[in-house]
Amino acid sequence: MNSPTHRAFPASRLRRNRVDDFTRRLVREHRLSVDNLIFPVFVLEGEGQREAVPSMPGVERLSIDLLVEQAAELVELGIPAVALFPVVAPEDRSLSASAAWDSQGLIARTIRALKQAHPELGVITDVALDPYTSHGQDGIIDNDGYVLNDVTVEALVNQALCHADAGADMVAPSDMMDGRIGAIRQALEENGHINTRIMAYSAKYASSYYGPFRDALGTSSTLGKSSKETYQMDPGNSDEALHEVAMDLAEGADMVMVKPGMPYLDIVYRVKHELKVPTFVYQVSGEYAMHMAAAENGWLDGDKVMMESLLAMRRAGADGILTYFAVRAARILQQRG
Ligand SMILES: NCC(=O)CCC(=O)O
Ligand SMILES: [Mg+2]
Repeated sequence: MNSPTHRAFPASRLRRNRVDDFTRRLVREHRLSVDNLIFPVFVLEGEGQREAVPSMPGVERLSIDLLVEQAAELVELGIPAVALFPVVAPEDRSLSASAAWDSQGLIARTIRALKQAHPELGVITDVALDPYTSHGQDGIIDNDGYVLNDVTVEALVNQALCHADAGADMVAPSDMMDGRIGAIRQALEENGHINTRIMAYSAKYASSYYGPFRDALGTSSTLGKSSKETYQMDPGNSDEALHEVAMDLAEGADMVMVKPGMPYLDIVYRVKHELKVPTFVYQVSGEYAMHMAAAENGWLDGDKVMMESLLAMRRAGADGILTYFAVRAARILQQRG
């Protein structure tokens, strides 16, 4: 095929294919579908509980009963899956994070309630200790506050098995400990959970875009000024992301993820095009908050920038997107038919 530069004007006028809607639709290279959307949700103890998250306008923490109600709408819209995040009461947080693998704990009960009410809705669980530690780090720390890798991995295995036993379809380790995918995969195999999928947060960066998520979980205050730079990736690195992804695949990940989204679409592109595996991206809380803040000020058209940001992730190569906009985007897609 001739390279595009050989198609000279006026034989080629690229504006011809942009002249009307039907032509633009015919030549459009990338699309967003409801099939690409995963909805992250925050779950609370209690009944009939609904709490707004001030730094994430439109996002609510819900108790299990209200989440099950909302799940009916997700199914109706055709959203494939939810990703669960627990709001853990301060008294249930500890240095050992042992509430993370309580078979009667909040997440185990949420999984069972959702799978019973809506078996067709995929349930993805977060495997990480940060909601459960008294200090908000994603692992068990030594006396200097350093997050211990191998001890933490043992805890993550307990947590992943707890979720799989409760019926989770997919576990998503988001902590960035080395070797956790292999350890979790082996434990799942040994315990008969051969079809439990692992979506690995493989290239998760030590980003400042996670702030509103920590507000939602109530870990902002416990974490304070301490960072996660000893385990999450350095924003300056790109090759290292491919190394992380390759290791997680070798250890048994079924799908991989890059996080955050919009500032890291070069990473999404490289992962998808170099490794050619199911690749996901997380449009994180800070991205959501920026869009909402600008829209609420009338500085941007909220619906339009939302759809554009999600399409950009598809164009970069993401097969799916975890986004707090999932319901709003799905409604727009449904209207378009
Ligand atoms: N493990 C999940 C997250 O850290 C989410 C971050 C965000 O939405 O900002
Ligand atoms: Mg890794």
